[in-house]
Amino acid sequence: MRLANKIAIVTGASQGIGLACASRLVQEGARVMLADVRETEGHAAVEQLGAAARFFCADVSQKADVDALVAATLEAFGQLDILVNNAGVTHAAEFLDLAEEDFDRVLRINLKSMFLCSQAAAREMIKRGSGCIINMSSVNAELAIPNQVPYVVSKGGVNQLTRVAAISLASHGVRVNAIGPGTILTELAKKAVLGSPEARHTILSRTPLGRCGEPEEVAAIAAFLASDDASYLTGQTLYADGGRMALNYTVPVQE
Ligand SMILES: NC(=O)C1=CN([C@@H]2O[C@H](COP(=O)(O)OP(=O)(O)OC[C@H]3O[C@@H](n4cnc5c(N)ncnc54)[C@H](OP(=O)(O)O)[C@@H]3O)[C@@H](O)[C@H]2O)C=CC1
Ligand SMILES: C[C@H](O)[C@@H]1OC(=O)[C@H](O)[C@@H]1O
Repeated sequence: MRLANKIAIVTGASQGIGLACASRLVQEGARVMLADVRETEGHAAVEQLGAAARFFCADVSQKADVDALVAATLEAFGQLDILVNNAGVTHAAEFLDLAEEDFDRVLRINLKSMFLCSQAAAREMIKRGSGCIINMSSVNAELAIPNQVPYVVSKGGVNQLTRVAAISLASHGVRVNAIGPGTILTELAKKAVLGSPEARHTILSRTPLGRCGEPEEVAAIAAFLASDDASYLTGQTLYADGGRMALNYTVPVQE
């Protein structure tokens, strides 16, 4: 119970990695406010997690929603110790075909939301002299995919946002780190890549552990980063990728 008496916000928490993170934080003793644009799924998630969880329907790319989310969390739980910036989307289009509005939407949701949530949360955390922010980045912060232009750009920005927030907030006792997952078995990955046998083969050929990851494996790292076991870690991106970032050749694929 490394997180007993801690209060967390997890964004994009109605499914996938976010729901796994919320579940693991609850298992470790935290009480959690789940935020998502999906209201039905959000309430279902809270049903699943029990009394330690609440749901607030919010588009975290909008400052008004973010401010209301933090206010609702303080009203419900009285404090804020942990923020997991997890909400994210992708949009597939070739570079020359990508529309400005699609570029803007992905950057707004994947990057600007993390700035807005981090700023609002940090203002509460510094009142207590401590806190922890965890940003969900990706191997694609460093590995570019031709038809995922705004996604790749946004994740590169997440790594730098993590660093600049870490050095800005360190004197207030707030740590900021990121997790860079490889391909994880969720709806986003199924839509973006796992529906294509060729893409799946390519991914596995570049993954030494030979498999995609599970949301719970990412959540375990989030719980570590949120805990005092990570007390001397800030400004870092930890790649939970089956070895993908360590690799510079392909590996045989076990079909
Ligand atoms: N799955 C993977 O392979 C990897 C995922 N990641 C990152 O992990 C994070 C979670 O991904 P994953 O669990 O796969 O994705 P999912 O699509 O399964 O879950 C993301 C959730 O966030 C919601 N959401 C989208 N936009 C907003 C918003 N503006 N405000 C609040 N909630 C929103 C989504 O709703 P809706 O479905 O309506 O959009 C969805 O419910 C993302 O940041 C992603 O980039 C990183 C590396 C690998
Ligand atoms: C959109 C990607 O294909 C998906 O999300 C990631 O960050 C991983 O690279 C997954 O494959």
